[in-house]
Amino acid sequence: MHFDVLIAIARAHPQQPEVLITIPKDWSQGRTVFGGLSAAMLYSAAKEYVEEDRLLRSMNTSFVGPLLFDVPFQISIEIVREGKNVSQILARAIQNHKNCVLSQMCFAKARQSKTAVKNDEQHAMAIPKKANYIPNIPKVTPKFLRHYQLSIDSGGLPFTGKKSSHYYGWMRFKKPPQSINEAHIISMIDAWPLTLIQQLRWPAPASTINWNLDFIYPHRALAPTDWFAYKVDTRQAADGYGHTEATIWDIHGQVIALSRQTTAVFD
Ligand SMILES: CCCCCCCCCCCCCCCC(=O)SCCNC(=O)CCNC(=O)[C@H](O)C(C)(C)COP(=O)(O)OP(=O)(O)OC[C@H]1O[C@@H](n2cnc3c(N)ncnc32)[C@H](O)[C@@H]1OP(=O)(O)O
Repeated sequence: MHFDVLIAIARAHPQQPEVLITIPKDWSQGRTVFGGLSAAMLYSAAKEYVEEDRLLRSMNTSFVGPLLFDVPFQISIEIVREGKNVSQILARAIQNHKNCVLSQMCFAKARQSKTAVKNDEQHAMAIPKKANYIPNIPKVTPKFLRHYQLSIDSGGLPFTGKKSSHYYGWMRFKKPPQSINEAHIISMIDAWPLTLIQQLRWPAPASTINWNLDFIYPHRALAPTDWFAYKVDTRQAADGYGHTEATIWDIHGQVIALSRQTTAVFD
């Protein structure tokens, strides 16, 4: 099932707030639905409750517990506060009466301001000519990954016992979507392997637990076939938990998003 079909279901939330949604196995990551998809669906449902010119500035997502594939769940939306410029929305994915994914989102409209700070952060990666993809190994490579193309420029393949703990590279959808919006970018960012699993020598479960994602505006129009550059570094890891920071650029080299994750490995 294409990403856009699932996003369309989420976007119909105001018309059918009670609707039960079932995600098929081809979107699984281990025992759960791929977190990038569940977060993107929560965003897509929430966006329908705010005015068009209120853009997603910040999203704080907690993957509280496994959201199971092939099992129906519901999206719940709470408008926590709506001011003249800023709307705060809490979205939840609820399955079998349990909270599985929570996302607190800040949508806000552009205003006149005398303040400005440019982000001129650059990367030095060339757009992939011959992409270096993660191999598809049955029972090891998560099924959802077949929907994306991740080309690794630097950083070790998962489970290859490396000392490094970063990934630098490019990402895009394998089958280009109709158009690209924040939902697509949310999902692509979470599609990268967790930075720590390249240090393992053997497959082990790993999960994103908490995720803070900021979008930066204004940015240029994005095309469905565009590559997006991604650089993530691990700031610290110990005791089975890692803390990462990432930057995301459009194809023109403009920063469009900043991402921080708390992750867990169960090795
Ligand atoms: C050479 C080439 C190779 C190629 C190879 C490519 C690899 C390419 C990787 C791409 C990777 C993308 C990365 C996407 C990132 C997300 O999309 S992750 C999905 C979104 N996140 C989630 O669903 C997390 C949801 N949250 C939770 O499940 C819980 O909060 C936590 C994090 C597990 C909490 O920990 P806890 O309190 O210990 O939880 P509890 O329920 O007691 O469960 C612990 C058990 O869960 C297991 N577990 C944890 N995570 C998982 C999991 N994802 N699946 C199955 N079991 C899990 C643990 O191992 C532990 O097992 P046991 O010790 O019981 O046997």
